[in-house]
Amino acid sequence: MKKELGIIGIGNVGSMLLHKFMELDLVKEENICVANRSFEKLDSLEKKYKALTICKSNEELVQSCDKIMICVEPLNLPRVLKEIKPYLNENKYLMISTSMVAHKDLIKFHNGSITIFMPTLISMVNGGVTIACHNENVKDDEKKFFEELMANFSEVKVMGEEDINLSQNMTASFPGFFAEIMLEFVKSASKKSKNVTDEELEHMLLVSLLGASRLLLEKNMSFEETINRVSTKGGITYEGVKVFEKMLPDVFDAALNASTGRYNVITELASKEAKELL
Ligand SMILES: NC(=O)C1=CN([C@@H]2O[C@H](COP(=O)(O)OP(=O)(O)OC[C@H]3O[C@@H](n4cnc5c(N)ncnc54)[C@H](OP(=O)(O)O)[C@@H]3O)[C@@H](O)[C@H]2O)C=CC1
Repeated sequence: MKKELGIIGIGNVGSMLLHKFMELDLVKEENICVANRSFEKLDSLEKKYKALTICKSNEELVQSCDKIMICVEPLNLPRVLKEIKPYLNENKYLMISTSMVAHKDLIKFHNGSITIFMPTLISMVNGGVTIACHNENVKDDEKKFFEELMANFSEVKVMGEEDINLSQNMTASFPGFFAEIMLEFVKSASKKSKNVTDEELEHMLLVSLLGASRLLLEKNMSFEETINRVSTKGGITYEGVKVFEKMLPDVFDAALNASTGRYNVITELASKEAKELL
């Protein structure tokens, strides 16, 4: 009997999605099948979720279900698509967890329903934004399935493919950027600290950050308004803010240029790989 959903690639993203579906009881264990390149990860899943269907190959998975999430690295994606291509037809709905393989290349393998999405590991704790881009073949019930499913643990933002490269810096890449920025903040503070440990500095930052996000979202306060409220002219915060204002634009421009540039390089490489495989 056919299963409701299949997941190819049980890495960070695939396992996060699988665990969310199980934890929130969104898809029944017996209705999911999974496949992964190496079998070690599948062995541990098999022990944890007894009713899960473990497929020996991607081809087997695609024959077992019509809704398929593919969560492999962009440069491995063309090979996976080539493997499953013979089993794809108009009933198959592919949800691909990377936008770094262009839609023009994806349709060389599957000329049917495709949703490109960029999840975020923030969703492990029920939050963050999932970016999604549906192609013109995605039917209303498929859109509903995907968006309602992901909305259980993230905010779903639908946009055009051309906007994903930049936007994913604010969502999928954000935990990494944020961690690096906070790490540097703690390192600077640590140099000046007398008795407060790095762990205590980090904890205070994280609690403040959580509260600051809630304050801005719940009170609908803009960044500018918050700066004005916290940094009175001549005060201590004001002096710090002036330094950030002067130095951060170059840092953020450079980081975004580096990230979006690398995205374009990976997209090109994946496109070349797709051409070679066909
Ligand atoms: N990590 C993140 O925060 C985000 C990631 N993404 C995107 O999601 C995708 C997955 O990322 P992530 O989970 O971090 O990557 P991982 O490297 O953690 O996981 C990739 C998984 O895909 C499996 N895989 C690779 N090739 C194949 C294949 N031919 N057949 C079956 N399985 C295969 C790997 O198996 P094996 O065990 O053998 O290595 C691995 O388990 C990427 O395209 C990434 O760009 C998007 C948004 C956020």
